[in-house]
Amino acid sequence: MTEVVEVFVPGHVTGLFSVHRADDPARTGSRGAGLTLSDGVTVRLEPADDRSVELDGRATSVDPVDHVLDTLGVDAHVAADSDLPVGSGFGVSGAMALGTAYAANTAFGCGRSDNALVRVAHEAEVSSGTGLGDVVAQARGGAPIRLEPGAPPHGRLDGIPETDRVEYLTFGGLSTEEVITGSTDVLSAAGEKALDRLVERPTLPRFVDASRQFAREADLLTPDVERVLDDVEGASMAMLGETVFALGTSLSEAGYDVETCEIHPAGATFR
Ligand SMILES: Nc1ncnc2c1ncn2[C@@H]1O[C@H](COP(=O)(O)OP(=O)(O)O)[C@@H](O)[C@H]1O
Ligand SMILES: CC(C)(COP(=O)(O)O)[C@@H](O)C(=O)O
Repeated sequence: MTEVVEVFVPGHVTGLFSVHRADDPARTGSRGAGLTLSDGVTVRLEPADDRSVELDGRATSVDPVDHVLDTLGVDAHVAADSDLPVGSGFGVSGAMALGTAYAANTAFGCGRSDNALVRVAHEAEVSSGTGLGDVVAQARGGAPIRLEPGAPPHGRLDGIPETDRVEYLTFGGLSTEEVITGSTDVLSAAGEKALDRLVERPTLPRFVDASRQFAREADLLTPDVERVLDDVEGASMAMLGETVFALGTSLSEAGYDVETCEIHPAGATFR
């Protein structure tokens, strides 16, 4: 049991969402849509007597990771390397939870299935208040549409069958927990409306358009984000962070200093 297991999990930006709560964390989640990213998180896990978690070489603590290890009943050293900043709407916590679930299952021979591991990681995110829909999206890849909330066997996914280059720009973090545990009626009404528009025509241009409308109606824009959205027609906000994303080259063409990646073609994978 000294095997080191490495898993890559794509980042995920949500463009629009609504919140759906239930007593069971596996049935709790969001409906909505987003993009998985070729920039993501590589999780390296090694069985250990004492549990420790590292992010980009620094000791830290990530609740959903602890939750996953507790559920599987194991202790390990988890070292994550992230292309993306944590807390800025890229689903880094979900990626760490899902990567830990896959890697621990292999390293400890837990014998769980894909769906079971997605469920463990989803429940960990929901219980920690760090996410509602990132994990199921990150397990799928592409441009996931979350039609029904929750983990397998409850949630239901579809997707936008297209790919593109993605540009993004981060000004800082937003507390996911504060937003999703606060009053979400206005946000969810806007999210349901935006999802209906996307499902009617599931294309990337419609996704960006519906996301922009959602971000404004849900009242989530910060001044920095709003300034860029006013300036660049094809840009929207990554939920939930002070982050702007766009497809193609619209941000860089407008003169912004951006990071670049692609829509990721697949879900979490062993390295
Ligand atoms: N350096 C860090 N900065 C911000 N959050 C961190 C850091 N290290 C660990 N964390 C933990 O990571 C989680 C971030 O969750 P969240 O805000 O949902 O981020 P993301 O949008 O990247 O998924 C929280 O549980 C937080 O306690
Ligand atoms: C938007 C959010 C609720 C949080 O995303 P993040 O801040 O990246 O953890 C996401 O999990 C979703 O359900 O769409």
